Formats: sequence, structure tokens, C-alpha cells
Amino acid sequence: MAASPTPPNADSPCVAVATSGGRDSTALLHATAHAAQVQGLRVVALHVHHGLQTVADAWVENLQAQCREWASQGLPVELRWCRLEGRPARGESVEAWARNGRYAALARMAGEAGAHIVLLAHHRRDQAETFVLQALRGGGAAGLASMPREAWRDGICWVRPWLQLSREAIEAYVDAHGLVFVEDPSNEDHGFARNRLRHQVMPALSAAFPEAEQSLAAAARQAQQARECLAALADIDLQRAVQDDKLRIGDVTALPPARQVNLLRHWLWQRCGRGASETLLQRLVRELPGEPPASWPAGEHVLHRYRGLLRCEAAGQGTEMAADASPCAVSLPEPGRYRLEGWPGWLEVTPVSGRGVSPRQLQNCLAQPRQGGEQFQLKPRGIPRSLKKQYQAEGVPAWRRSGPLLWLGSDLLFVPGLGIDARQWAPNGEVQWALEWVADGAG
Ligand SMILES: Nc1ncnc2c1ncn2[C@@H]1O[C@H](COP(=O)(O)OP(=O)(O)OP(=O)(O)O)[C@@H](O)[C@H]1O
Repeated sequence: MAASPTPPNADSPCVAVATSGGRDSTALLHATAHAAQVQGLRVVALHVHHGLQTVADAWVENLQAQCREWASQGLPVELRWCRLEGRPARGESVEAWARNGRYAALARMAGEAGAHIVLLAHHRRDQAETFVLQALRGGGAAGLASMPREAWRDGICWVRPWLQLSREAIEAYVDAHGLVFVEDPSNEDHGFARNRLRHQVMPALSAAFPEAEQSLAAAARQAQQARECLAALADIDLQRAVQDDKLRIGDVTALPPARQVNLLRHWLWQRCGRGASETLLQRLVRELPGEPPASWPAGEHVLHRYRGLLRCEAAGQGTEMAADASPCAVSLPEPGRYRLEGWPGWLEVTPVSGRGVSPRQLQNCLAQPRQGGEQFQLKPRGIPRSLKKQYQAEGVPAWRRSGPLLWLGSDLLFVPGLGIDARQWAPNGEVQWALEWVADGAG
């Protein structure tokens, strides 16, 4: 290859290569450095020392020597490396800890070097293995899509230029250029699923089905297309069903079940930043139709059905009350909606045939925040209990507890999320009204 007439300098555009020191990334670094030399680009080799094996110290030294040598031959390459701090937490997968730490460190080092593109040396066999591992974990289209050729994350474009290339082609390149690389002994550790697959399963599969690797990699590409289509469909359905940050349940349940699952999966991903379990998705499809308030735990979040809307909030979050609102006199002369000064929401008054309070009780009552120590009676023959216990027993989520308590003198009339105190219920057959507190944003 002819050298560039203007050699790259510190201001030249820069591409990074994630380099473990193994066969594939050494070959990719070498090939990239040669191509960059022609195009006047800088190449920065990024290496992460996971701090898990002492032998890894020698890999850093090898890479330093290798890059120095190539630079002395005129290749525009420099090495940046770092060592991960800390250890995997108890019970945490070592692989997952190393992968997360590695990608974070690569993104940071690339940013420091001024590189927006990081090349990874995954090839076709890696892709075929990833597909099988995902299938064995019961993954759907998103998992089976395996590794993308290009993806933007953390302000970096991660590119796998050799994803369609066979390992044999890379081996031939390494031999042709006499490249030296390191062997990671942990690649032999059969405690890792990928190593068991690589050493025990893939050779048998390829012996029985010579095209296995190509076919599995092609299946991954098909799954990628399927995933993109599902995401596009979810966007269409979301636009129809979303109201602020909530979902209109009627619009969700009007869809066929598989499309409901797709929509819910995407919405939950957006809201929670992680995938929802299949069990939760199936449960939602079964249980979402219905009127009464209901809640479903979703990892570190909780989903609430309320007045035809599905909302997602962090578990344990919620405004219990506007503690700074002052007590105020309230008169509710007829059914309707009433805003109370200082309270973010409204009281809704509706005629009912039971469990209501006589309208005359509502002509001159007092709204005030919870003070603590109030006792609420749920049923006529029950006993008064603290609001906290009553809320827990009824499973009332925190956000439905916001709002004022209504008092008539020293008698508690109404509690948000629980309703009218049974001691104040009007006799059957008499005119009576129910109250409900609707917090802003909930309706
Ligand atoms: N410690 C590391 N530092 C920097 N990049 C890494 C490191 N480990 C892996 N990578 C990048 O991720 C890709 C895939 O990692 P994987 O663990 O499958 O490869 P490897 O067997 O360690 O090495 P190679 O792919 O170089 O043979 C590597 O090709 C390389 O681009």
C-alpha cells in the first residue's frame, strides 16, 4: 500500500480499535492501521485490563511493544489502556461485570482520544454462537438479533466490520502477516457457557451440518430485521395508546394479544430502562381489561391501573400528601368536581346507592392533610384502624393516597384511596354521595 502524502498528526480524524491482544483484534488493529495510513487517519488501540488474571499484565506489555514497533514502521497507531477497579459483587456474573466495565472504559478512553468510532473484532462464528446462546436462554427477536454490525451508544458508534467474516479468513490474514497474539487461558474455562458451546457444541454441529455457522449468522440477520419491524409497529401502536407518560388501557386491549405484548414490552423498556419478563407481559394481557384500580410489580417499578390508564412508577415512590397545604373549609353542595386550594387535584362527588355519605354532611366540612394517628373504619362491623394499616391491607398505592382528609367536626368522613368511613355511611335507601380524590396527572 502507498503511504499517505500527508502523514496523520494529532489533529487527524481518529478511529479506535478495541484490542484484547487476541488473534482477531490484533488482526483488525493491523488491518485498520494500514488502511488508516493510506487515508491519513489516526488509530488508537484501546485495551482494558480486567484485573482478573495476573497473566493479563503481560498482555499490556505485549500490546505496548507491538504498537511501538508498528509506529516505528510508520503506522499511525498508539495504545491507550486502563485497568478496571473493583471486583464483581457476590452473585454477580464475572462475564457481565467484565463486559459492562470493559464497554464503559472503552467509551471513556475513545472519548478522551477524540474517537467517535470504535471497531470490535467479532466475526461470524462469534455471531453464530451468540444466536445459539440467546436461543438457549429463550430470547425473542431482540435477543436472537444477536450483535448488530453498527450501534450508537454512549456517544460512540460501535462497529463490527468483520461480523460476516469467517474465523478461517482471519487466521489466514494473521498467518500471511506473521502477526503475534496472546491466548487467553480463560477461553478454555468450561464454566462459561460460551466456552462450552464453542468447544463442545459448535464443532459437533458444524460436523453434522457444514453450513451451520453461515445459517445461524443469517438467522441472526433475519431476527434483526424482525426486531426493527416490531419496534416500528410498537411506535405506531404507542402513538395511538399513549397519553402523557401513561397508556390508555382501552387502546392496548383493542389490539390482538401478540401486538399487546409487543406494545407493552416497548413501553416498559422505555419507562423502566430494562426488559420486562414474559410472565409479567402475559399477566398484563390477561388482567389489564377491568375497571377497579390494580397494581402489578415490575422489578424496581410498579404498574398501576387507574381510571382506564396504565402508569409506571418507581416502586415506593409517590406523594403521600401535600403536607404543606393548610386546612380549608369545604362545601360540596352538589355532585361534580371541586378543586381545593393548595391541593394538586380535585374531589369528585357522585351519587351512589350505597357506601356513600349523606349530602347534608358535606355542606360544611374541613379538608386537611394527614397528621398521623387518624383512624379509619372500612366496614360497618369492622374496627377503626390506622390509615397506614388500612392502606396496606387494601393495597392502595402511594400515589392514590395523596389528597386531603375530610372531617366533620371530630368525625373523619373521607380518606383518599379508601373512601367514606363506614361510621358515616348514610342508611340504605337514602340519598347519598361518594367522594373520590383525583390527583393531577392521574385522570
Ligand atoms: N480486554 C479487552 N480490551 C479491549 N477490547 C476487548 C477486550 N476484550 C475484548 N475486546 C473486544 O471485544 C471483541 C470480542 O471479545 P472476545 O472476548 O470475543 O474476543 P477475544 O477472544 O478476547 O479476543 P479476539 O477477538 O481479539 O481474538 C474483541 O475482538 C475486541 O475487539
